[in-house]
Amino acid sequence: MLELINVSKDYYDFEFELKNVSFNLDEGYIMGLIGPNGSGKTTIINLIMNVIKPTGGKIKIFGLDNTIENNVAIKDNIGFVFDKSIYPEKLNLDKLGYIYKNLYSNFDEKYFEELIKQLNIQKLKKLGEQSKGNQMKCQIALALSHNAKLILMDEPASGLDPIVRRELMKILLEYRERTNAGILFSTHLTEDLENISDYITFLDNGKLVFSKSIEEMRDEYKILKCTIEQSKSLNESDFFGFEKNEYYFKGLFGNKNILIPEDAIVENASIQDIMYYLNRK
Ligand SMILES: Nc1ncnc2c1ncn2[C@@H]1O[C@H](COP(=O)(O)OP(=O)(O)OP(=O)(O)O)[C@@H](O)[C@H]1O
Repeated sequence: MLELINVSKDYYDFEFELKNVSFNLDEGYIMGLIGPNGSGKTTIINLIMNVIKPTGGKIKIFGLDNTIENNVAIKDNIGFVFDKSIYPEKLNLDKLGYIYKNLYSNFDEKYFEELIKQLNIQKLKKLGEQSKGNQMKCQIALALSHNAKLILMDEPASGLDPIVRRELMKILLEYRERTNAGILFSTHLTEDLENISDYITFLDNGKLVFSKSIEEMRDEYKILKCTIEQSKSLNESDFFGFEKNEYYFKGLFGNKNILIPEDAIVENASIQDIMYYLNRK
């Protein structure tokens, strides 16, 4: 449903280039897009949204090339949340709902009203007079209001308190259940992804580190913890990344053939562990 094939973006500012990124997202799956600050997450979402043009490669959405000619057909089926609200501040959700109703072929007024209730937002209050978190909730209600088959969200959970974040994850799961949509969202809040994502796509400095299912990721990455004494039998180059002090050693590895010291602890790596240790290579 969404295919990125060797996508590159050069801003020609010498600092950053998105290089040959390829991954797929099928309908019915949730993918978390993760990576350190400046790794290219927003660039990818902007490329898919056609806000910026790739310098190389191809993006296909619903089997169509992501070109201006196909823009209307594609956008009708995309629900989006940008990291900053793009709507005029003097509008409110009531007016935006009306605009969406006229813009999208599958606007669902009843569900839109339900989301407004569920997210506890005010329909008549101007966006500019709402808190940052509530502005984000407004974007979320709009993104999910028109039965889009692809949902793209750039940091939708930033600025939301932990209770609302949990509610958002529940809403995304319900939305997937109702519509069988594919959902791609970027986040720094990796714990949100542990429970709901099927795939993780990890970027670092414009390069794709991996795009894997959660199961593959859990199989591949493990954490080893042991005392510094026990760690003497380890070969540090077997680890993707590690940290140690005079007492303990903790590292991320993927090679199942390493000799595990007796009494060392081996556990599944969390998404945060993977990001942290791959970044310490
Ligand atoms: N219009 C632009 N012109 C030049 N460079 C840009 C432009 N937009 C983004 N960049 C650069 O591209 C790089 C990637 O930025 P991007 O916003 O895609 O990263 P990100 O992973 O979303 O970061 P964050 O987690 O901080 O939101 C950064 O170095 C940024 O400065």
